[in-house]
Amino acid sequence: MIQTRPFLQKSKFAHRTAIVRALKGLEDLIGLSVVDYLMGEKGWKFSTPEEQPGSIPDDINNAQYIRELYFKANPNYEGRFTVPVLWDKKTQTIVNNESSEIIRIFNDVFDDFTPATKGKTYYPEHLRAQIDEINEWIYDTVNNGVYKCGFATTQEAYNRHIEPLFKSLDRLEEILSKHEFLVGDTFTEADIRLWTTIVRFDPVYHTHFKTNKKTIEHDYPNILRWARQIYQFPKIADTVNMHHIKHHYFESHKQINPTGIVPINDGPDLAHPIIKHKNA
Ligand SMILES: N[C@@H](CCC(=O)N[C@@H](CS)C(=O)NCC(=O)O)C(=O)O
Repeated sequence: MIQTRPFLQKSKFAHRTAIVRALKGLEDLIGLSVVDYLMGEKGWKFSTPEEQPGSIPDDINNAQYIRELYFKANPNYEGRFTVPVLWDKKTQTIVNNESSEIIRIFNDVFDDFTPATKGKTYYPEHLRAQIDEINEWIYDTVNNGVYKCGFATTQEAYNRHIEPLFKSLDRLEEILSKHEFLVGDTFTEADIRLWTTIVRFDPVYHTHFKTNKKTIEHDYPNILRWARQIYQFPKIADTVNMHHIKHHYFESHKQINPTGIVPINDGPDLAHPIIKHKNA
């Protein structure tokens, strides 16, 4: 069980799992590979750090592409070749490729091997109903909402998805004006799941996915305070590589951005000192 290795990249879904891996202190138990930010015809590719700084190759299977792992796990595989992938070195197969499940595995399965973080949970029993409820509408309208706007191929589809996205951001702003975190004043997986989308919002989605009604930096002071607060937790900043994030989206989605030009804005300075919420 402990010989596992997730393959990650700078996708917001994979990023969630990197955060929980760090917060739960699993670095020595669970290895990490980071794919090349450029997703080409064959999908996610492994590169060496010399080829692309920030990349970590697959030194277990020596795979060149993520797809090879899917076929190694199942030669008849017919689905998408997505990240994250949680790979079991021992049984040589994919244990899981769903970020929301991987973060729960990391949250509690390895506790006996990590005394320093044993019992630390981002999905506490007494808050589960609230976490599940908030995850649901955030996933639909925000995490996935930005994609629905960005990949819309008709004006009608874009119009249909843009309003629920900003309605949810307004609702999140309201929640965070009253509380330190999304579920009261406890930092939970709901915050982690949303945070990786918010970090990408101004530098990527606002331009690339045309979600430009408002920005986090100028229109959502409480979301910005919350985003900075989490960024400033120990180990979190190291999970963010804004160069990879921006170059991934703007260079990989040629149907949206045929020139591959990467715009200049890196989003708000998340390291900027914050005034904590009054309940903190
Ligand atoms: N349900 C998956 C979704 C993962 C997912 O869609 N990953 C994207 C990156 S943002 C991907 O790898 N896409 C590659 C493809 O669809 O070919 C999760 O949350 O883990």
